[in-house]
Amino acid sequence: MVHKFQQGRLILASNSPRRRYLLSRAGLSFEVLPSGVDEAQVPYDTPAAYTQTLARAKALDVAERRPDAWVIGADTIVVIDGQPLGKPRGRTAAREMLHQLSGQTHQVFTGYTICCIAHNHHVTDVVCTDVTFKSLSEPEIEWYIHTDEPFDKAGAYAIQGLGTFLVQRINGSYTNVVGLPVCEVIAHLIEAKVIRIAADGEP
Ligand SMILES: Cc1cn([C@H]2C[C@H](O)[C@@H](COP(=O)(O)OP(=O)(O)OP(=O)(O)O)O2)c(=O)[nH]c1=O
Repeated sequence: MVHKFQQGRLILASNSPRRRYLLSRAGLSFEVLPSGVDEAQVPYDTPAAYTQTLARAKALDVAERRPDAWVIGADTIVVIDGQPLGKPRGRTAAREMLHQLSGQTHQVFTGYTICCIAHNHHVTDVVCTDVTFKSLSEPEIEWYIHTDEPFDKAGAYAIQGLGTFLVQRINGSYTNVVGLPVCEVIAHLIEAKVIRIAADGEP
């Protein structure tokens, strides 16, 4: 019999229900402690640098309060033609974003940090996924906006929700688009020995 052991106390430094769902689907037990980081205070430079800076800030903010724990922080943005799209502030912004994304390929960047102050451990990385939207009609865009789903999502859509109909193709990690690249995060937790997978009798 093979078992999965979780050896470290894990905290998800996030308000996002999507990140919570992804981590619990991966079979991890963890606490949720959102960071107090104000995203508006961080200047935008490149998508990779920006998402990693925010992921690091979110994780460290929580790690300083809980130095014994392994903390995961993340940040997701959508980028089209080099322009970043965050969360839409209203219907007009959501409409503009969906028009921009219609019929095009864009990139979703998620920066993530895993750190533990007591173990003097810190890793930050970023994963990028290409997402191609179908060409959207006006009624499709209006219908989607009226579902209210776009409003707390980067790029004004949720691939995991009703917005699944918008997406023709993806190239890369699906969970990265939803908000946390689970394959990479789990691989790192195994490497750092926070998670161990072992058979009966193995030390
Ligand atoms: C593109 C896309 C984004 N999103 C979400 C993931 C993130 O929750 C959100 C991007 O905002 P973020 O600022 O990355 O995260 P957050 O504010 O929701 O949570 P926290 O900072 O506390 O960790 O967009 C989807 O749910 N589905 C998608 O298809």
